[in-house]
Amino acid sequence: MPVIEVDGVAKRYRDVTAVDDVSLHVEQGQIYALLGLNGAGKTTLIRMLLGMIAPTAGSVSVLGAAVTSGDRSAWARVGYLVEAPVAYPELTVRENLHLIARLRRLPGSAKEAVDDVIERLALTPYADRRARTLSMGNLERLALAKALIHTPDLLILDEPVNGLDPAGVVEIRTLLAGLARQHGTTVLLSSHLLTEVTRLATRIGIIHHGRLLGEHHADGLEQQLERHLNITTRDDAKAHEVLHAHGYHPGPAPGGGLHLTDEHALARPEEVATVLVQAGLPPTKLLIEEEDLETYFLRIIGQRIGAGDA
Ligand SMILES: Nc1ncnc2c1ncn2[C@@H]1O[C@H](COP(=O)(O)OP(=O)(O)OP(=O)(O)O)[C@@H](O)[C@H]1O
Repeated sequence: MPVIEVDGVAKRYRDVTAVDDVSLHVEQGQIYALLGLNGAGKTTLIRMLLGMIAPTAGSVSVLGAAVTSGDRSAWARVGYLVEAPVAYPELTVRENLHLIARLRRLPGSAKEAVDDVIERLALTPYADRRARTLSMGNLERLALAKALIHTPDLLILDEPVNGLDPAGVVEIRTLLAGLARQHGTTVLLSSHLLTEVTRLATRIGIIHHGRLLGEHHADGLEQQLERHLNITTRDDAKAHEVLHAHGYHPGPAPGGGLHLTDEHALARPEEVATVLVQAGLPPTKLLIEEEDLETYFLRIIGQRIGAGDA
């Protein structure tokens, strides 16, 4: 049974459709990332998962229980962080965590749970510091510690690496991967940082203008990247004619020169070179290039905009 099941969910405000007919499933132990630009609808979707707002259409279930606004039945097994990290400023890190442990009515020793989460989140040097003196990164860690103190089966995080320095990002990445691997914890997170998400997540859902445009296994994403043959000659206009006459479909390359995406050109670039040499236009550059992830993301989004889907 999926840990999260979202079926045909929409959220409409007066003149804005924040989430538009989204269906997705998240399986146990997955780290699923909702990837989208600002305003894509990630927070709205997450708030519906947590029962904080009710969908206009569709249904959501979490850990096998239907989420209806106000229903907190699956709550004890979910940890979440969806707001900017907040803590009682005059309490220490440890006191803040004890408070949460008491509110959560943790079985067993609260002290043990607090000590354990302090260690896991590398908060030991700050345990007795008042929250108001913490850096943004450590405040974020404290917020994560609060979300994790009851070792939830499902962790939901809205933009978890915002505000962290690169070392903090690596720490969070290691922590989440460890939780998923060692404890089978399922993680759903949102982010607008594509490169970060490909390192962190096992599955990625691309969301744009409230719609889920596609889902990818993080390690399969590379295969979606477009490859092209980039060629420069002394006379690109003439080279264009020659290649066209030989059945290729050259286009202008963004940085100058010609751009070929024909499969046979990519499979046999030496044949393209031969054609050009025989026409008296030896290539001064001939290179197979792969688009980077950011370009891919923008291309996918751009196609939808081009198709009148914006
Ligand atoms: N309560 C609301 N009333 C009206 N419009 C809203 C409301 N909440 C969100 N929206 C709109 O819905 C769209 C999606 O917003 P949402 O916050 O879910 O996006 P997001 O992907 O989380 O972006 P961000 O990272 O900037 O928070 C935006 O156009 C936003 O302005």
